[in-house]
Amino acid sequence: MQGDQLDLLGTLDRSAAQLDSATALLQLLDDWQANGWLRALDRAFAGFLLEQAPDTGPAVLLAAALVSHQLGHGHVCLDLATTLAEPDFALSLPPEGESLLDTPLPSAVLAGVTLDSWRAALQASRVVDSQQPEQGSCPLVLIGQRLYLRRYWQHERHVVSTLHQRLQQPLPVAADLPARLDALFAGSQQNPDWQRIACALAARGRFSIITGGPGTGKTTTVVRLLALLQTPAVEAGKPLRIRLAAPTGKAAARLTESIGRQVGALPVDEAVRDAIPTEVSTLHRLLGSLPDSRHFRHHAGNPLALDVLVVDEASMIDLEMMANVLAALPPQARLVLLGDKDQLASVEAGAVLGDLCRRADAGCYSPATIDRLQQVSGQSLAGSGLQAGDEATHLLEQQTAMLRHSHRFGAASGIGELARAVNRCDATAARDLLQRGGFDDIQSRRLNGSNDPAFSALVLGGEGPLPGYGAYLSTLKEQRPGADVPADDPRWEAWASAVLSAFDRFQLLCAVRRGEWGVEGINQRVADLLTRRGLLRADKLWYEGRPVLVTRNDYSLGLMNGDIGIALRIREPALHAGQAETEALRVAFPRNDGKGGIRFVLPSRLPDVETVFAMTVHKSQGSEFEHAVLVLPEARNPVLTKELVYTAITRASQHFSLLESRPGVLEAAVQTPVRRISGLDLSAATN
Ligand SMILES: Nc1ncnc2c1ncn2[C@@H]1O[C@H](COP(=O)(O)OP(=O)(O)OP(=O)(O)O)[C@@H](O)[C@H]1O
Repeated sequence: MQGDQLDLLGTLDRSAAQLDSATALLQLLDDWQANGWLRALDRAFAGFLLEQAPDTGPAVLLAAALVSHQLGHGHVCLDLATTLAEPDFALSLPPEGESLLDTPLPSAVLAGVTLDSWRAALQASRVVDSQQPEQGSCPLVLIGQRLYLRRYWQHERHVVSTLHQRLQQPLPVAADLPARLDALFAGSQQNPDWQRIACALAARGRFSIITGGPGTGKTTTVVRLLALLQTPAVEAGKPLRIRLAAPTGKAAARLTESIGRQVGALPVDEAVRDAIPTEVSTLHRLLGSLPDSRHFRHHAGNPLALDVLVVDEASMIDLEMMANVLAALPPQARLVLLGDKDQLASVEAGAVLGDLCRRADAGCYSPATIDRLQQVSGQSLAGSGLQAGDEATHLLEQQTAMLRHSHRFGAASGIGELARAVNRCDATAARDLLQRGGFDDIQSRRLNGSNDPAFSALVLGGEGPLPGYGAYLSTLKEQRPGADVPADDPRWEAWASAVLSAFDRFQLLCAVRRGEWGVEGINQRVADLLTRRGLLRADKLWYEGRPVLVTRNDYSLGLMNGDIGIALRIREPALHAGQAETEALRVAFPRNDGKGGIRFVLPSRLPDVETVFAMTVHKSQGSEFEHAVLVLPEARNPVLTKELVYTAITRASQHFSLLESRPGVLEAAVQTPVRRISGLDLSAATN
């Protein structure tokens, strides 16, 4: 260890023996890893740094392991001050109720460390760049009190600087924009009509955000925006090249369907309608993923050939993907992000949409923006309750529109009211809505142990109009083509499509994977229940009716992480002429092509799938179910946040049920907003 580092460590409290030497610290990291509190990757990173620079001190190694661990929690960096304020949040400690082993916690290890002493140790280290990091190549970068892995700091910097450039160069708008807006919003009764304001705002931006809760009309708005942009381009004989994308296959399929409907209803010339695409691809496909690589075919040196890119479900975009999209976008092209800022972020590091929409509720429009919006949209923003802003500090906000009126979940909708209460962190109001019983689209049940009959009843369905898993199993049984239907008959695909649609009507959503009320426990219990009822024979790994979730992109099969398939026994064509056709178990997946096509895959070709009677709320993003059921675990857990509960509620299109095994867990979750740690703040960049 170098002398200067020894001096600096002298300022750290000597009582934390783990900070005495690198060896003691690595031993502590080993113990944390053995307890499951730290990932092997995080421990390995600290070991790697020590190999590269043997004089690296323990305070730096500890910070390195924690910054790596933060990535696994979706944070792009480690905020030193926040970590010192609540050190135990920096590890994956077991949920409340489970006993902690006899290993020192970060709170004990960091007890004598101050922000200044920790920063000084990092600044003095050979593996940390803290001065002019753009000219360095160290694996860690320290910016103020935020410590990054270099790659994530580069992504964040790239996103901030590219967005900044785009925001500073608005595009000219046609003089007849107000008239075109009048024509598109002729039937609007709203005042102000936030959709119209969003169109006026996005029409001039190289980068714009349209955010809003479920059913606020994000798709409706963007389709009108595309008509607004495409009409003059078609009239000039130079149609814009428009592409639509979403982070997952499921979200892309859902948008393909709703865009198709909305484009068909646009009050514009057929030539304009024809020039608005309805097919939505995944971001991975749009950028051209390269197998076994983090890189894409399209990048700054080979940009995408397009003029307008719309990305829906943008809350699922992580920082690295955002950096990749921006790199591949030609400078003149427009980028429009659509999404619900209040949803859970991606499991990958970075909550891009949430970070960019920090001030979306407040508005923060400058007087010039308000003037322009009022003139162009013909709408008054007086009395709309927005906070005033200025272009120097709130550059991004001038291109951010928030839709504030739900056309699907109004005041008469329990789902809408409940989602709004949860979003405000108002646990009392949320409980009241669930208990009062005034809405027939929401309900909650207390479960008495894992064999509670209320759980079985809900899972089987048929309680009143609510679908459960009985629905897809009866479709499977009753609509199966007859034994004489040949393998190439379209009735097999139609049947598989009907089974998949029926399965999509109901979904159990869990907050956690482990435990009695986690994904794994529930999957097993539901399979047992359906088997006992004679609806399934889940006696082997693969059985007819097994629903599976793809957990990893497989480009050779054309399957994406998040796709859902169901194992079905279908007719197989004979291998040789003259032989009889056989029956075989195949997994049916929707082709997500908007036309209901199905692909059948051999089960043995699917190593990365799991049973999906229950899925985590994270995995359910981008999907919608007629009846969504959130099952809360019996113990409090750091993953239980208001964003998680809000995301689960807003997956339900017609009915939401809450299952609780212990009082207070819902309230604690609703009162815990996600803490986002990142430096993705454009107002800071402009200062
Ligand atoms: N201005 C409007 N007037 C009347 N109905 C509308 C309006 N805007 C949207 N809707 C209707 O509200 C529903 C939801 O609209 P849309 O799908 O555009 O919302 P979204 O925000 O994209 O929804 P999601 O939550 O599914 O992402 C649709 O049925 C749509 O036709």
